[in-house]
Amino acid sequence: MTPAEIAAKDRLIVALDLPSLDAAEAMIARLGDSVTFYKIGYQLAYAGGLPLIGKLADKGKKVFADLKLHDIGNTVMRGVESVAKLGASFLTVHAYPQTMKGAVEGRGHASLKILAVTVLTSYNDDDLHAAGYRLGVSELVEARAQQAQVLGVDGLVCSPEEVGALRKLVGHQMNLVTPGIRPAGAASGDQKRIMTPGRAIAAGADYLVVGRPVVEAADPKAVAEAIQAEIAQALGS
Ligand SMILES: O=C(O)c1cc(=O)[nH]c(=O)n1[C@@H]1O[C@H](COP(=O)(O)O)[C@@H](O)[C@H]1O
Repeated sequence: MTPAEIAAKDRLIVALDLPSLDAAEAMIARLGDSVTFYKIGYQLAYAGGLPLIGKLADKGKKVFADLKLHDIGNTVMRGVESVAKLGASFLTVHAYPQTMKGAVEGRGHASLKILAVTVLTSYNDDDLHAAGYRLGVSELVEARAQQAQVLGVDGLVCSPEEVGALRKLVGHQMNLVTPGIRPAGAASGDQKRIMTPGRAIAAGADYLVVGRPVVEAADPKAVAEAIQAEIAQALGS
């Protein structure tokens, strides 16, 4: 399926940033048929959440294993070989050349797609400089995107602010996955590079990752469905 063929509903990835398997399963039950794609990140993975990947896949849901791997190349390669057996559709690694090379080797011919995290959406130029980088956000995102493409990475995690430039740079072969999504009026929290769902899709994002605005809502299903409606409207579908 090319990115252009992905249905509006399937472009929303809900981040199950929750403290336990019980809490995650309760959230999945509340979201019901509305949500088709879930992300499992640090909080849930380290609280025993990894088996949920296979369980969700068995129920026909897609899963994004957001493990943000980063280590020496061989360790990343072996780690990805293990993750490739869990049933996830996406796995994140940090966008460092050795890490991305190891991840692509570890993925081999598995259906798992490797996503390189370019620059975290909670960072701005000042944060990058404080971390010792010379480049600003847009320059570093673009440099890492080009390296990722050359190394055979399947997709990029970036903020919606960079999607337009990245699409021109990498074309339509790579999936562009954007966190930093905030429905109008929602609190930004620690995110610094944000956009509404409709604007992110209009900019060219393939998938939107949304955590707190959904999982902390009084009615998570209503919020998820409103985001999907906004996505559909932006797609003109
Ligand atoms: O890799 C990610 O998913 C990710 C990358 C990034 O640059 N920024 C970012 O926020 N994320 C994840 O996306 C989710 C965003 O959550 P909310 O800010 O609550 O919507 C969290 O689970 C983050 O770990």
